[in-house]
Amino acid sequence: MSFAGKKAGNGNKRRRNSSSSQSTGKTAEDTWADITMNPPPMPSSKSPKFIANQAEQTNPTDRMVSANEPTSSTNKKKNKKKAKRVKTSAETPTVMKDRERIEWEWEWDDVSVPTHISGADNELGGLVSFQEIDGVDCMWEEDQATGGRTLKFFSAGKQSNKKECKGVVQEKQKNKKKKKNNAKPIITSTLDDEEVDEEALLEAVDWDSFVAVDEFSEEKAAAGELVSIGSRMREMHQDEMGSEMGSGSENESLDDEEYETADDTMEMDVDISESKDEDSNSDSENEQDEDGHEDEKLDASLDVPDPDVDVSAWETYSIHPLLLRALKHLRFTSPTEIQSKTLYQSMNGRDIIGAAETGSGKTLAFGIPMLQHICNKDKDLWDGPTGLVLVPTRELAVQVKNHFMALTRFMHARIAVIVGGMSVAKQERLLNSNPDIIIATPGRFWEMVSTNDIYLGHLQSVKFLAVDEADRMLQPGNFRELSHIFKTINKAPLNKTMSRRQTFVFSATLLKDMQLKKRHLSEKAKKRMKDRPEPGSMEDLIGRVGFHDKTPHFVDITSIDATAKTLTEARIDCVADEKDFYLYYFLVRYPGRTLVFVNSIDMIRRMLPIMRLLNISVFGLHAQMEQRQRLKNVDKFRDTPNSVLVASDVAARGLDIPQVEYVIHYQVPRSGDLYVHRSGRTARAMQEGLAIMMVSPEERKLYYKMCDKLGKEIAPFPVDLDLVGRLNPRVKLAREINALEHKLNKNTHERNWFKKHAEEMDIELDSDFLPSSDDERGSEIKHSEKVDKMQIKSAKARLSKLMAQKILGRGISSRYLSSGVIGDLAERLSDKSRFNEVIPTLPKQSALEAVKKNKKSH
Ligand SMILES: Nc1ncnc2c1ncn2[C@@H]1O[C@H](COP(=O)(O)OP(=O)(O)OP(=O)(O)O)[C@@H](O)[C@H]1O
Repeated sequence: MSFAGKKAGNGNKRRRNSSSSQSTGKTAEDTWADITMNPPPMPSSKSPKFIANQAEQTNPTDRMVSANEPTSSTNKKKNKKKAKRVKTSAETPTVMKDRERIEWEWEWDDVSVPTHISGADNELGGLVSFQEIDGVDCMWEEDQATGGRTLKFFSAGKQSNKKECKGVVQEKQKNKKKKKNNAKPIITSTLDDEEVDEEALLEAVDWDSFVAVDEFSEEKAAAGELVSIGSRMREMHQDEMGSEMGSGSENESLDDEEYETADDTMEMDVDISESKDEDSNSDSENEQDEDGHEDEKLDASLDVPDPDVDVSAWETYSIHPLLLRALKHLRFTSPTEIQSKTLYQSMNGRDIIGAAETGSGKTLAFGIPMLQHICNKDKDLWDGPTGLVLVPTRELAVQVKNHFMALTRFMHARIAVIVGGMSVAKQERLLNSNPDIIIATPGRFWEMVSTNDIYLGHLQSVKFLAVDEADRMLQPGNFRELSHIFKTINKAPLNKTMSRRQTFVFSATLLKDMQLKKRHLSEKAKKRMKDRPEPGSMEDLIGRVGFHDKTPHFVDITSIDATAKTLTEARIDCVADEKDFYLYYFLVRYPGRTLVFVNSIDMIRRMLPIMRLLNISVFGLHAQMEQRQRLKNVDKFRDTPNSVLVASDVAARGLDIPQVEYVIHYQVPRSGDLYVHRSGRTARAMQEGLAIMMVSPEERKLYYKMCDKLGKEIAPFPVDLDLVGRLNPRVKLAREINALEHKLNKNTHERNWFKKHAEEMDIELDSDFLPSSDDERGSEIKHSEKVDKMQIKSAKARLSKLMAQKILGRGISSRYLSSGVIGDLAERLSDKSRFNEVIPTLPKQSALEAVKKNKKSH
């Protein structure tokens, strides 16, 4: 049987079964790829195409653009991982059998794809994706005959599969023309394991060309829009090599999982709690000695906490040694204020209502008592989930899970995350796997629990209930389900082993809200409120949650303005249309991990392409994004130094990203609470941070109202207007390009829309709607599009020229490096560690320093 690929669009569509198209040899006109295989006879319904598709459907995350594949040693591990996943996924026995047949029974012949054949280069993404089939490998080789490069597929027969190919398959999508003419294989392959020099291999890989697979598109590649994830992959690969040399297979699965986060963060974020638990479960089971002393054994596989880290400050709370050890490992030397003010009481069974500013460590304040209970209980006895944590958003659920996971490093606890937007079947599996802690959003959790008596039973045996970000739970989308959950949980006859359930309610603005509300009420209303709280209010929530303590331990450590003490605030006054200029100035002058908040999704869509044109590593986050993409973007933002996340208020609350240096309110937030929560994404965990608000004349009213509510005015941020002016042309040009591209895309989109719907309705459209290239209007449109494209091209050329120029102060020229006002200009131009990369006349400085310096000088 043979496959003959024709020139076609998308990689996956490209595969053709040769029963309909015969391979005709390597002629440039009609065939660019010819792959021959000699499978044993099988019925037509089990054609390779059928099986490949089945496999893809079973596990869509396995799809890879193989041009970006790392080394085949990584492939080997990926394949192992794949195989592992295949077993756990709901794959039918037939498909598994077919997969095995592909891997083991078929004899794969090598094939060549000379890249000089027109179109072959473009199409290789699809071809290379044959690597999706386990055991099939491919690599580039110099083609003496054609002078181009050849893609070689390696046979994956039973014998050769044992000697996995160690060649590196990787392809740089940029510079296509260059590649076509004189491209060379990056690394030649060998089938002999011993001959492979792993280190040389690592050196030779052009990591910067690796891009996140699901973001890959030809258009993006051509426009240089693909964001490299190379540095991250390099690190992973280095780790992987290190672990291979070290402890070997034990670390393998971990590396694989980490490797996967580059492509598949969301799956990881939610699945890992399951899989890691399973792993750790089986690990700890294996490692337990007869007396059940697992901790000594854990030492062997997990890194030992630094002995110099002193965690004696935690000892007063009688924290279990395994948790103490995790705290030591995390280098949390002492409790934060909210932790120290609640832990003594919570460890002694008290209910807690706590309010502390964002980033103050509330999660551990309720997490430690829950995990302490798990440490102390009989491990063989599962009598329902120990803890239920209710959170308002999916992102927060994943984040709380991460905090819990970090703390369970040296113990065994199963943590299930139950949130909307994920597969119900998967979440059912998690609920069925006897979780110790459930972290859930009220909507999805209630949906699952209310229709299943077993889960209802589990709910009623929960021993710890925590409501995090309680103020946000008051929103209509959450409150109803939350009330149902409270009602059900409180119906329960309490578990025999527990005298009573413990409840925690935490928020950043909880008490402030209550106080403010009370302040604005009349005396009569206040009295009425005392007897019967306003439906859907915080008092209502607290009333329904079902505390067992008559007077829960009440802690409010929020400052008057509710922002962290380590937060510095500033504002920039400018007209709305100039905000882009000031933002770009800020990002260039003070590079750092920056979270930019805007008030609408449209604004995010407008800003992202402009910032990308200006070479800023920028990601977006908003509610209309798929959940998977949202988590992925947060992950990329977290991992890319000096990157920017442009977000709507979906990210304002609860999102814990370490080392966010700056928060910029591009538009004045609609409420004081939102300002507090947005700003709380920086200055977390006692670190310093800066929040800057951009205020246009139209927003001044809102700004003053907000200041009034927060009881403070915000000082101006020092801006160098001369530099703003010098950077403006870049921003203007980027906006111009963006507008042209938008227009072009819009027209094409509209035409395609009409065309698609006309075809669906089987009607012929008037040429006004769908002009053809034959008529006058059609050719006019074509012409105008051509002009637009040329304009875009020319503007892009001008922009890249501008971007290449350094911004120097007035009267300074880089032509005469040693004769200007700045004597060491040459040194400054080359020393990126001390001087600003774009404005080399200025030293590197943090915006926080600039504000402090400005304050001192006034
Ligand atoms: N004792 C501690 N020492 C140092 N860091 C800590 C400590 N406790 C928590 N942290 C870290 O502080 C950060 C903020 O913690 P957490 O997310 O629990 O804050 P939060 O009060 O819940 O914030 P938000 O209201 O924004 O959700 C986390 O990165 C966490 O790991």
